[in-house]
Amino acid sequence: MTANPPDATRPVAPQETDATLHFTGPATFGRVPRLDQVDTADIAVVGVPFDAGVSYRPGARFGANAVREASRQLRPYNPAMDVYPFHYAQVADAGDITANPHNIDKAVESIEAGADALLSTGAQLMTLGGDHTIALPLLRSVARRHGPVALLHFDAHLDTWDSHFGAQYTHGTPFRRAAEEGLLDTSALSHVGTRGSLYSKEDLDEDTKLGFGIVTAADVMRRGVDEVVQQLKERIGKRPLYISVDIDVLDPAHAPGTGTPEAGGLTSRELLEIVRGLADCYLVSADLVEVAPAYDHAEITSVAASHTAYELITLMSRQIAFFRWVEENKPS
Ligand SMILES: N=C(N)NCCCC(=O)O
Ligand SMILES: [Zn+2]
Ligand SMILES: [Zn+2]
Repeated sequence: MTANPPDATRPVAPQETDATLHFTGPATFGRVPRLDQVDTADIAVVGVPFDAGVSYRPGARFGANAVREASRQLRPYNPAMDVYPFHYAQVADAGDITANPHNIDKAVESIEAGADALLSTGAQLMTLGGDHTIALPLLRSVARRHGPVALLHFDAHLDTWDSHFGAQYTHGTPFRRAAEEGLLDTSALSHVGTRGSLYSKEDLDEDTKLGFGIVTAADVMRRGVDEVVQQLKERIGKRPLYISVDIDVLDPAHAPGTGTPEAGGLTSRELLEIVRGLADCYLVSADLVEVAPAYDHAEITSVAASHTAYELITLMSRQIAFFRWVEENKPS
């Protein structure tokens, strides 16, 4: 049962001994150290407990902590990828970014500032929402660092609507705003898992005009994971990539704990396998949003979310280790 790679003390990673109990003590994501317990982090897991942007059921403000709780059992070795994600790179839990629950404009400003502060240390972000509104300030911050990014958006919904009740910043509008603000590389934008009813046929036309391609949930079922991964990889190429996962991309059977559920979604196995398939893409940061634990049962949703975040961290960690290896093996 004890299994640490030989250099387990660097970086600081959860130690696994016969005396390790995964279910005790305060929860950090995957039991990684807090950011204030390490010098710097390569990957910062950060919560954004904000849900004032939702159009239907509230409750995603409790998502980040539910995902942390459900991530306790994550073990050091990821056999699907042959990677020790918490050992190849320093992963740390940066706690939460406080966002005003009464003023969305102020919340968006502070999320952007919070993301800037973490990115300026050189860390990449694995952000746990929160509702999907938070993707806009996160993308602003990431684009400031990397320029316009390729976007892979897993979601039942388009989230490219113009407004809701006249409001510009909502969980249904982040990618419209991001496109308008020039934060996205319009040659590499994909939604995956799209399904369900729309307000009108024009929703799709407007989405296409912004540059998005769509792989529907039914496409994933009909064409299969490998073909979908191949298509996504061709579209993304070597561009800096941001992945945004709305947990409602999963079927409500796999993720009941969310605010705007739609029937006919992906299985958690399909989502995990698509993410794993993107191993050679240049992932710069990611978010996972819309976990609303009040509607969850037996941690179904938060376990699926924590395991998805583990795969996203695995991609970043693997790539950080590769860049480090290249640096260390440069001919002098
Ligand atoms: N769950 C997210 N992010 N968006 C859902 C928006 C659906 C709607 O406002 O009709
Ligand atoms: Zn959604
Ligand atoms: Zn969404």
